[in-house]
Amino acid sequence: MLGLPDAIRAFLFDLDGVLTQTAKVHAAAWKAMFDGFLRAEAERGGTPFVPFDAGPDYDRYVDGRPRLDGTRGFLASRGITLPEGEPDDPPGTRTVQGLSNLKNDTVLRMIREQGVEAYPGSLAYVRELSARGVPRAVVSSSANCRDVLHAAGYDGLFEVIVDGLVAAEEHLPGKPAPDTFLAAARKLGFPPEHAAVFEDALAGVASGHAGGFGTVIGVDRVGQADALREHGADLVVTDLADLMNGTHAADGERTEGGTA
Ligand SMILES: O=P(O)(O)OC[C@H]1O[C@@H](O)[C@H](O)[C@@H](O)[C@@H]1O
Repeated sequence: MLGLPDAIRAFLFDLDGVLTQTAKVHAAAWKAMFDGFLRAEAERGGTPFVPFDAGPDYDRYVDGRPRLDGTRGFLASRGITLPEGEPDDPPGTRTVQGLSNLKNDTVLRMIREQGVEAYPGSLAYVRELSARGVPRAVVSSSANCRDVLHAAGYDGLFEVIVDGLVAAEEHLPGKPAPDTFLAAARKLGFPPEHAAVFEDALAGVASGHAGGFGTVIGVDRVGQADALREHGADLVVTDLADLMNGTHAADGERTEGGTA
């Protein structure tokens, strides 16, 4: 169905970078926050400032993961451990929570200023599934998922949403653990082998692979097709339109892109 094996009965979509053009906004907000922090740390310690790279650092340590895990993961890659702090730490406090709050303020401001765009191929694909009555869910680490779906014009197109808020309520470990995708498949009433996972993040395809899903589609927006396959994608496309018109010969090719 729609370019996928017949066994697939349910469709599970990541949000940022798959449905909406917001992965690059998140990457820019993470860079702004981390660079401010790293510059201040360099001044404190008299050491050189090495900026956050919105390409490899974002893809490896942050993309697809829950916010606090992203903060902790990147800091660990630089050998930095900070106190956890409290959820209401003022943005920019030298704690995991304080830095995460600053990043969230920054991404929300950028989203307000720039707006949110759907990927047209994704919107068309989801609308087609909806017209055919095929079960669909969004599975996102983002706590801002519902607002972003609304702003991008996806209202009413998903029966199930498992986002960062649901994961916290239900104590589900975030991507790359498979639990959020498994919860969405369960809520739709399908075992993982009858569900497809659509992901642009390395942590996300790893999550789909670990969950034993029927197929994991890597959506390559930034020229990381090989890395998506290495982390568990069964098939790589550059856009969901490739699946609708049967041109996923795009699989195997690399497109050079910026950061997303
Ligand atoms: O900070 P939020 O909106 O809760 O999102 C958490 C994460 O959600 C993921 O979808 C993004 O890929 C990450 O960049 C982001 O950090």
